[in-house]
Amino acid sequence: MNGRRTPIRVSRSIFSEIFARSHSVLSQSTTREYAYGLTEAVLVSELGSRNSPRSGLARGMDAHALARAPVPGVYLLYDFDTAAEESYLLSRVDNEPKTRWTTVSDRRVLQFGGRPTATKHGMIAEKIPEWLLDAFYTLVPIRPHPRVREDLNHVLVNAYEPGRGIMPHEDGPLYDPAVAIVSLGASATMRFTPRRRDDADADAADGGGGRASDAAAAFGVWLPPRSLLVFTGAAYTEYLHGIEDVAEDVVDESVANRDAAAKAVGGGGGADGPLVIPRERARVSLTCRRVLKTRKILAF
Ligand SMILES: O=C(O)CCC(=O)C(=O)O
Ligand SMILES: [Fe+2]
Repeated sequence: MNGRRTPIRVSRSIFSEIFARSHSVLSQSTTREYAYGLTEAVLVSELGSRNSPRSGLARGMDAHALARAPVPGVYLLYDFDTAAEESYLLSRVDNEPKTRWTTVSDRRVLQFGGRPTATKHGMIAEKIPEWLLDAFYTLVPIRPHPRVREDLNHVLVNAYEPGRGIMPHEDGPLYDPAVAIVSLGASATMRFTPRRRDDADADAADGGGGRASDAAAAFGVWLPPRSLLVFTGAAYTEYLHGIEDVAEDVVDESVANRDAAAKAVGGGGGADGPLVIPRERARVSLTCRRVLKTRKILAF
């Protein structure tokens, strides 16, 4: 479009794929598909622009590490998606058949890739739809962790109305200990709280005291729309993560990217004052992971 594109090296050419698909989609006649085609055409023009944050991803994740988090391995990429991609993904999610959604404690959930299971045969792997693979493959060049790459095989979509969140939890051993979460719609603050050793697999050898993880501090990460959060290492294994059931987030000093949040929303409350950020619309997140144990079933 404008000769300013900076090529991004990916193991599969998302450009040619998106191009091919948008052309074929554009040639179809239904209005909805046509709208998608247009959005995809916009994506094609935006994906490679020099200002795209993705052009910086190849430099590695270090630049995106949240230095103020008390543990390493927490990364946040602002404007990972463009506004066009965001609305494209939201409309795709929105158009998934009602019957595919489930409701879990007031949030709506959609799974792609299969249903992770602890049974010995593992998850029956299901095809991830093409429209989502595009979002997926944009993660490939990042390689924030050796395991967040082509072999991502699961996406959990969570849709939260304003005021809704997710209880503190750990993602657990069914997945590789690295997760990439794309946020769409409203912002929210994710809170990381140290897992108490005696919460899970309590080990008498611990003696009930001197637990390393208890020494670690809780922290938060403010997740603006279109951002990508990656966490791995101790943040995955030693912390619970959750989002409070609140209609507005109080972003205080415990939030590792408070300064960026203040900048993004116009500074409210001064440098050190409380920053209150309302969740003005629904938030949809795409949680991308790799389920460790999978099997295929033959389809005829
Ligand atoms: O919505 C989010 O950002 C978090 C989702 C999450 O932690 C999960 O589904 O395990
Ligand atoms: Fe989670």
